[in-house]
Amino acid sequence: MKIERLSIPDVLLLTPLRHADERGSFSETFRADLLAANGVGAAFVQDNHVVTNRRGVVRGLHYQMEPRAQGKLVRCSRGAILDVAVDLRETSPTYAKHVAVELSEANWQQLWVPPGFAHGYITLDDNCEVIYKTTDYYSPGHERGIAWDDPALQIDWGISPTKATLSDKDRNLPRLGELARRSN
Ligand SMILES: Cc1cn([C@H]2C[C@H](O)[C@@H](COP(=O)(O)OP(=O)(O)O[C@H]3O[C@@H](C)C(=O)[C@@H](O)[C@H]3O)O2)c(=O)[nH]c1=O
Repeated sequence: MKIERLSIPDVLLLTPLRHADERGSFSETFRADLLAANGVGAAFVQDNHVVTNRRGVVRGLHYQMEPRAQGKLVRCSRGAILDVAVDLRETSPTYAKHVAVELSEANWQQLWVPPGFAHGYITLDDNCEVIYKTTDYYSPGHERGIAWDDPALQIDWGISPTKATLSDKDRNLPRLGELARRSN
């Protein structure tokens, strides 16, 4: 498995090896030891499998507050997504910056989104399946979000805001600036 640091160095891109033969392929998709060697020691406690029917659906940007912050190891097992991680760690030199990576059935890559980041994605195909592991359990009381199209974040989702499909919850999320003002 190849593991690379991205422009925000705590965000990792993982490319598992695929051993192909006449039957198909075999791949190790999760190795605790290789993640630990790259500074990710947290244990994973929950797996999620998400099906999205249509392209152009945005889920995010989501995070859970401390003490229930989640790290996420994300992959796309069917179709393709643009996966986005936004640094919300207030003392970080890359605060409010983001990483955006295409994860797909074809490239077989995974993104490690550390705790302290907001996470979201847009489906680039119909019938996408996303599978991710998390380092803490779902806790609705700690769930928070930021508007996916907040101009301050400068995320290029590759779609006009009027064409994206979002849940009611995600359509009404605050911008980062509003969050910062609320916590002052
Ligand atoms: C996230 C989550 C949701 N649910 C339930 C709540 C709700 O009834 C239904 C759908 O939830 P949501 O609309 O929040 O699903 P979704 O918009 O896909 O939320 C997810 O988005 C991505 C980007 C993330 O990073 C995740 O952490 C999570 O926030 O599933 C769980 O039971 N367990 C979970 O861990």
